[in-house]
Amino acid sequence: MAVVSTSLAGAAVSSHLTQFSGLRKSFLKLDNATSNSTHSFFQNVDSHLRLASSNKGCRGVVTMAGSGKNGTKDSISKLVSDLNSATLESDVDVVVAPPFVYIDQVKNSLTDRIEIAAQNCWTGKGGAFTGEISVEQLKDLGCKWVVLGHSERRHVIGEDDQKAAYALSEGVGVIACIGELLEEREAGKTFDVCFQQMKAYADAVSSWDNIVVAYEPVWAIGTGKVASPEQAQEVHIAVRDWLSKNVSAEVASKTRIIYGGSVNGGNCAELAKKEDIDGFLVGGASLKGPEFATIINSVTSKKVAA
Ligand SMILES: O=C(CO)COP(=O)(O)O
Repeated sequence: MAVVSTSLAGAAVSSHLTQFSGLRKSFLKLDNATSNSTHSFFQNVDSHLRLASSNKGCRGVVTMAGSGKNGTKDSISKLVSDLNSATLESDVDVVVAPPFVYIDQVKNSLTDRIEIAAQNCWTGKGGAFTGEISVEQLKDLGCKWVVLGHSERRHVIGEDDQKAAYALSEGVGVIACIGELLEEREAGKTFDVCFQQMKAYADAVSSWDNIVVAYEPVWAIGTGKVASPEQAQEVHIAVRDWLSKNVSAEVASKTRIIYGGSVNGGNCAELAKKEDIDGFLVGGASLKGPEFATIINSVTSKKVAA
């Protein structure tokens, strides 16, 4: 799910897409049953093993509802209505992340097929803090996920990544955002920045079972400048490799890594074809009903494998 501040965060989450990408693609190959090379055979076996061991056997999409920052009761009602009437591929996990004040509205009107995320939470244990929303309150509202580390909270509000462990300990999944600023990319520091942000999560959590990593290059968020499929894939595979070296090969294989930043109905298909892009975190395009459904359905294993 993509998480956002003001509007619904409509998130379609592809869970554990890494594995999922491979998984989805492998499924197609196996289903076609036409490959006769030993190489293809073992690729398929590997993919199936990864799928079987993944935390969730599907890809995911997260939406900061209605472009999280600008949602209103009306725009969120439209998003909910569009999603309720859309035909969504069954192998794509979809999560919507509305602003706090609209969570109840969404929870009470959105189909149960889609889960709800919050765009932030209070980090402290033991309940509420004046003016903040606790993990316990999110659970009370029916939130299954929370978006943490969004670039706007990092760079505008100055937050760090320390909330993840507590949310996870309370059974709330974390959409863990990472991503570099434009000046960091131009200085050749993209990997350093992303790895540092990954390390902060890794140092704080004891399990990656309920985490989806969202790579969002800050320069691509809400700008219309989407990362090319090659640029995104380069970071996604590097992050997966980082997980393999610093956490475990199993976690690297199972963890879904979704991309966020100016994803729309026109660019989602090419991005979704990349092996390590397991889904999307979507802002603005989630307000455009049919287009958001196109984005969600673009990560199905069927299309990715086609
Ligand atoms: O992160 C995002 C929203 O918070 C992505 O937004 P856009 O899809 O509008 O770029």
